[in-house]
Amino acid sequence: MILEKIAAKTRIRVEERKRQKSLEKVKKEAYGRKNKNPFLFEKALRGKDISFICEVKKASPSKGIIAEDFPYLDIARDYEKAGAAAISVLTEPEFFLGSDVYLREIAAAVDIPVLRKDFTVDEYQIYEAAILGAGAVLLICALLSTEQLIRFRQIADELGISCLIEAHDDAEIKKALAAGARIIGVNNRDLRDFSVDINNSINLRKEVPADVIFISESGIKTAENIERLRKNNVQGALIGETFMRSADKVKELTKLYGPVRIPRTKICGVSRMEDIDAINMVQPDYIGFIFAPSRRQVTSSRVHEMKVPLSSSIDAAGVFVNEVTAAIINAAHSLALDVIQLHGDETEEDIIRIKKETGCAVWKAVRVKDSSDIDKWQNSAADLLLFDTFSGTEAGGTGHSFDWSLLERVDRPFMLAGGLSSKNIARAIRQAAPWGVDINSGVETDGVKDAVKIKEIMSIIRRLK
Ligand SMILES: O=C(O)c1ccccc1N[C@@H]1O[C@H](COP(=O)(O)O)[C@@H](O)[C@H]1O
Repeated sequence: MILEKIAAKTRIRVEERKRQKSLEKVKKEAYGRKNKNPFLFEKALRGKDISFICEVKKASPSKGIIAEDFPYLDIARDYEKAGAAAISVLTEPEFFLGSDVYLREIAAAVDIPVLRKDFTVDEYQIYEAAILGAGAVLLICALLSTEQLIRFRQIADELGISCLIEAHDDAEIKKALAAGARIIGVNNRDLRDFSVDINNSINLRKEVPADVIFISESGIKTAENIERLRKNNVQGALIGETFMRSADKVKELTKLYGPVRIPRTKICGVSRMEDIDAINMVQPDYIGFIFAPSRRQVTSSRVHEMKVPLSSSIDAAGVFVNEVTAAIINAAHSLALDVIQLHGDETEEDIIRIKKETGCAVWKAVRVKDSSDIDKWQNSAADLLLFDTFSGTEAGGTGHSFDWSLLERVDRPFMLAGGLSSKNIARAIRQAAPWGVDINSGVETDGVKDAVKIKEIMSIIRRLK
C-alpha cells in the first residue's frame, strides 16, 4: 500500500538526516528553543464553531501536481487572512513534493499554529518539527504501534507541541485513545484505493469522547459538507485540495463557513490630513480621534481641519482617557463628535453625565484581563461596551489581541478592539460576532496609518458575507 511505500522512504530519509545531524544534537536544539505559545494548535481548535486547518500542498500521490505555481508563503498568508485556525504544511519531499523550508518559512510568517504534515516514523522528526517552528505533528495510527504513539505523544508534550493522531476506522480510534490522543483526525480518504467518503468521519465521531478534538480530513469541498460536520460535532476540517485550487482563499473559506453578519467598522487613531483620503475611500462607519496622550494624539484644531474633507456619512468618535468631564463635553460640542469613547477609569456617573450633556453615544472601553472585567460592566449605562486588551502600562493601542472566547458571556452588543489586523479580522468576527470592530495599530506601518492596509482589512470584512 502507498502508506507503507512512503513510510519506507521516510525511514531512509530520517537515517540520512541522522548522519548529517545526530539525534542527540536535534534533541538538544529542540529542548533548547523557546516555545512562546505551547499547545497553541489545540487551543486554536477549541472554538465554539467548526475551525479550518488549511493545507499548503504542491502535489499528492492521488492527484499528482496540484499547484504548478507554488507561492507557498502567499498561500499561507492568504489562509491566515481568510480565517484559518491553523495551517498544515506538507514536508514529505518525494510523494508530496513538500519541504522543511516551506514549514520553517511559513511558521515564521504567520501567527496561527502550523502542523507538520509528514509521515512520522521516528522521534527524530518530532524534534525537527519543533526546531522548524511547528505547533503540531501528525501521527498516523496505521504506521505506529500504540507504544510508539504514546512515546511520540509524550515527546511532543514535553516540547509543548500538539499531536494530530490520524485514524481511519474504529480499531485505530481505540488505538489513538489508548495512546492518550487529545486530537483525533479521521481521514475520509481510503489509502488503499484513494476513494473518499466524508461519511467515514461522520460515522466515527460517536466513537470519540466529546472532550477530544475531532478533525475530519480530506475530500471536504462544499458548504453542505461543512454543515454536516458541524451538525455532527466535528471541531475541525482539514482541507487541502479545495483551497489549493481556489484563487481567492477569503471567498472560498466564506463559501464553506457560511456568511456572517458584517459588523460596523471604525478606523481609529487617525491623525494626518492624508489619512482622510484613505478613510473616505473605504467608508468605514466611524473614524476615531485620540485626544489622550499617545503617538496618535490629536489637538482639537487638527480634528477641526480633518473633519472638513471627511465624508459626511462617517461618524466621528473622540477617544479620551481620564479626561476632565467638562473638557470632554466641550470637545463633543465644538467638534460635533458623534461618539465619546472612554478608555480610562471613568465611572458610571461620568458616563451618564457625558451622555446627557453631549447627546453623544458613549462607548466604555473595558480592558479585559479575565471574565470578571466583563461582568463588572455588563449593566453599564454606556451605549456600547468596547472590549480591548488589558495592559498594565497602556490605556489602549497595545496592538495585541486577547482571548475572544471570554466574550461568549457578553449579553449585549459590543465593539471588539485590540490588535485587529488583516491577519485575524476574519477569525475575530466569526468567533466573537461583535456589533462593531475598532481597528487601529493593525492598519499602520512605521507608526502611521497605511492606506493599503486599511483597504485590505475593509475588503476582507466586506467579503465575509
Ligand atoms: O491608540 C492609542 O494610542 C490609544 C491611546 C489611548 C487610549 C486608546 C487608544 N486606542 C484604542 O485602543 C484600542 C485598541 O487599539 P489597537 O488595535 O490594539 O492598536 C482601540 O479601541 C483604539 O481606539
